Amino acid sequence: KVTHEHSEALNQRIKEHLALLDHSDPDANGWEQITEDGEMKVYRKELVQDGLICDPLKAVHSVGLVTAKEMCHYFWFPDVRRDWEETVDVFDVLETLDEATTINYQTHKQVWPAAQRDCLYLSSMVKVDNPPSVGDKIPHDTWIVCNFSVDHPEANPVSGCVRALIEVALICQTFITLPKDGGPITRDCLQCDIIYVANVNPGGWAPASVLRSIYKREYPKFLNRFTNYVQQKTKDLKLLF
Ligand SMILES: CCCc1ccc(-c2ccc(S(=O)(=O)CCO)cc2)cc1[C@H]1C[C@H]1c1ccccn1
Repeated sequence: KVTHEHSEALNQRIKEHLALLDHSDPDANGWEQITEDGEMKVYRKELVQDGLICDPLKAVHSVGLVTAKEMCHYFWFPDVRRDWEETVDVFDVLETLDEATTINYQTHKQVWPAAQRDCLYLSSMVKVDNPPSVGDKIPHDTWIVCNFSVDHPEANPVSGCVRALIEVALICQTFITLPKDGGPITRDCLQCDIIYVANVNPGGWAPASVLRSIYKREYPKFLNRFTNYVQQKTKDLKLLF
C-alpha cells in the first residue's frame, strides 16, 4: 500500500474519529442539541479560540436505502461535489494522492458581513476493517471520509478570501435486515447510520451571531440535501458494499 506525505496524519485522525463510534450519548459531554429533524439530530458545543468562533459540530442520522460505502463515496467523490454542495463557489482538485485521496481547494459563498472563506484540505475515503462494535447491532461495513486542512504549493487562492481551517469526518455504517423469505438483499433491507463531525475555524474574525446562525441553518440543510441526493443517485443502481 503506497502511502503519501499525509498518511500518518490521516491515520491518526481516523483513529480519533472512530472513538465517536462508541456512540457515547451526544446529549452528555456538553453537547447542546440545536436541531432535530426525524432521525437527524445536530449538536454543537460553544467554543471560542483566540477570539474566533470554533464551535465543534456533531450530527447523527440514520437513512434507509443506501450503504455506508455509497454515502462515503458520494461525499468524497470530487466529480459530484457540485451536485449536492450549495455553499461552495470555486472547487478544484489540486492533487490526487491515490484512488481515494485528493487535495481540494474550495471557496465558500460569502456571508455578509463576514469576509469570504476558502478551504485547502485533504479528503480521503477509507474502509474501517475492525470497527468497535456498538451495543448488539453488528454493522455489515463501516466507511469513513476525513477532510482536514493541509498546505499545498499549488493552491492559487482567490484573492480576498480568509483561509478557514477544517477537521471533518463522515462515518457511515451499514446495517442489513435479511429478507424474511430468504430472498436477495434489496435496498429495503438497508439502514445506514451516520455520524458527521465538523470543526471549522473561520480563520479570521466574523460576528459570533452571524457564524452561529449560518451553522444552525446550513448543517441540517446540507445533511438533508446530501442524504437525499445519495438515495436518489443510487435508487436504480446495484448495491455497493
Ligand atoms: C466562516 C466559515 C465558512 C465555512 C467554512 C468551511 C465550511 C465547510 C467546509 C467543509 C465542509 S465538508 O463537510 O468537508 C464538505 C466539503 O465541502 C463543510 C463545511 C463551511 C463554512 C460556512 C459556509 C458555512 C457552512 C456551514 C455548514 C455547511 C456548509 N456551509
